Amino acid sequence: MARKGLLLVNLGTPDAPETGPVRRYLREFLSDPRVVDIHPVGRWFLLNFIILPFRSPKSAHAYRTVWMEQGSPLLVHSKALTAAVGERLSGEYEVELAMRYGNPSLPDAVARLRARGVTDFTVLPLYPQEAPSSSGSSLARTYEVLSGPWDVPNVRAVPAFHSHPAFLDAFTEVARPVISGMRADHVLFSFHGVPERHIRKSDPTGKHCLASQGCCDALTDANRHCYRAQCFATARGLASRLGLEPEGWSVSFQSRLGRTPWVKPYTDVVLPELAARGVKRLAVMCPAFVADCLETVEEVAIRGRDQFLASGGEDLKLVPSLNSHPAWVDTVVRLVRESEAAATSSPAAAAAREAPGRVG
Ligand SMILES: C=CC1=C(C)c2cc3[nH]c(cc4nc(cc5[nH]c(cc1n2)c(C)c5CCC(=O)O)C(CCC(=O)O)=C4C)c(C)c3C=C
Ligand SMILES: [Fe+2]
Ligand SMILES: [Fe+2]
Repeated sequence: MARKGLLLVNLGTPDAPETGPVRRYLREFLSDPRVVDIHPVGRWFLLNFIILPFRSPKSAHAYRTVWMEQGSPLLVHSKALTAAVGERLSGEYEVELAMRYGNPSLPDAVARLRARGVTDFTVLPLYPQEAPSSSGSSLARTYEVLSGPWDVPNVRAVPAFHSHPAFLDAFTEVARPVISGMRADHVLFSFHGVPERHIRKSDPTGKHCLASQGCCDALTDANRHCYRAQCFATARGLASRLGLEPEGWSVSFQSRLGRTPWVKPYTDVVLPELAARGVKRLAVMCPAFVADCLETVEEVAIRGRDQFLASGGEDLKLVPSLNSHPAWVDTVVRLVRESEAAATSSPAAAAAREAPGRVG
């Protein structure tokens, strides 16, 4: 009987908050052509002469402000989630965490599952919305690793869960006490940004995304796989569950890198604008992240807060991420079971079950 394995894949983080380890992590991350999609020679120059020398010490300093006793927040929370999901799926799935960049590496995690006899893999990229630079790259690398040996295993990927009711309910459960506790007068949904070029390149019609003001206002056949449209879909789902009035919430995009245009509006532009509009108590949710990390704790809860207060705001609170909240653990288990049910109920799976055993 096939043994089933579940790979939870997140982005990755440095091994230590020091310039050397951060430089190694950034080199692997930003050498990925799905992240920095320019000519390889240009990427090499940009990386070695601009990004790595200047960004590594700066980012190392930022990491030091959020580092936990047990390590980087992204890793600590992802490990806790993996342990909780592993317990819930014990006897059904062998569960491992892998990082697209850094450790635990994808090859090591796959090797550990194979050593336990796993021949049937489910991959769950831990990003609610799909982007070529996050889930796209994670899946591509997972397929590459899994297809290395001659006996290529069965692989199933859990689709993006940006509008899944269980994901939205779990984030709502985490957010509600924070929003009411601080009596927030506005909720900002701040998503990780991507270059606009990536949005255009992943538009199969070549003419929908970013072509008009309201192109992400609803998910349609034309933009179903558009990262920005999926972010807006998540924000609408959360705002409606939280009972927010239309003027009581907005969307922005953070963490941009480089000089090319990224998806707008930018979080560091929106924060002072909200303060100028009279918003005093701001709750910020970062629903592109399922674990707290540098981008939520340092960029939003520390730097974003300073910026908002300096612009006239009175309070800014980051809604914690899902981390290993029980409702999120339930959601992950549900996503895995639903993906298995969808696969095993397909006509192809039924035919495979009924086919006579292989000879030879
Ligand atoms: C949520 C999904 C993510 C997308 C999409 C994404 C795209 C993307 N990111 C960069 C550059 C950087 N991102 C960095 C950190 C980082 N990014 C994500 C997630 C997505 N990135 C996470 C979860 C993290 C946090 C990692 C952690 O250790 O806590 C960084 C490193 C930190 C820094 O120096 O600021 C960079 C750089 C690009 C260029 C990009 C799309 C093209
Ligand atoms: Fe990023
Ligand atoms: Fe789009």
